[in-house]
Amino acid sequence: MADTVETRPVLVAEGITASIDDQPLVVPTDITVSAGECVALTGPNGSGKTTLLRLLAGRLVPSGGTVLLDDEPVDERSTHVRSALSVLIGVPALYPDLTLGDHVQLVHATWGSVGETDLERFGVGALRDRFVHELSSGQQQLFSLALVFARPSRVLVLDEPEQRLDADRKDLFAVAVEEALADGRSVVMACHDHDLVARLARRQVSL
Ligand SMILES: Nc1ncnc2c1ncn2[C@@H]1O[C@H](COP(=O)(O)OP(=O)(O)OP(=O)(O)O)[C@@H](O)[C@H]1O
Repeated sequence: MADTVETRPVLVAEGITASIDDQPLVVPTDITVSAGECVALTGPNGSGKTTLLRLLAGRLVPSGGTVLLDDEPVDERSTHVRSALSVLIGVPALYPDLTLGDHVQLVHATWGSVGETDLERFGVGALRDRFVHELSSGQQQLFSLALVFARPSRVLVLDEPEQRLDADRKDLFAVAVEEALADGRSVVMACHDHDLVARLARRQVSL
């Protein structure tokens, strides 16, 4: 049977491993992320979730196995990969001395369009004229998420998106994911919040 849009695999990893100095960082893992679905990576601290996300985003070259985006090997230097994947891993790439509005303009200049409603969706629309260094850590996380969602992309790769968010702000995030999935985008995320995983993830990869 032909894949429907809903079930079409977008990002597929088979047997991927990573190692440093011959020390394995993750066990061999298979992951398939299809259009319109959320896959959650779960597991204790140090189990390899961030490492797997970095492999999926092409930021780390696997020591074994393959990662394919639309049947092509993932490499973050590829234009195809960079335009398809919107990635939030590690410290948010924000400029402390630029305003939120400046960042939106940068996204627009880089990607040609920007989802203007995403700042409102994440509750930071009224902060447009503030500098990043004036935001709380939770507000910085919300703004980083807003930019990741606002950028045109098909797959969102998110490492602990729930970090530093209160319960109401986690709900804003969950609604944004649900709307992204309904639009046919995909989400792969490492997450320590069991309620969010139960609400959003069609599949879970436990490490
Ligand atoms: N650059 C690195 N150099 C050496 N070891 C690393 C490096 N990055 C990660 N590791 C190791 O790889 C393992 C997996 O780390 P990773 O950050 O992927 O875990 P995680 O599941 O995301 O953890 P957490 O839930 O705490 O964020 C850990 O043992 C960690 O110490």
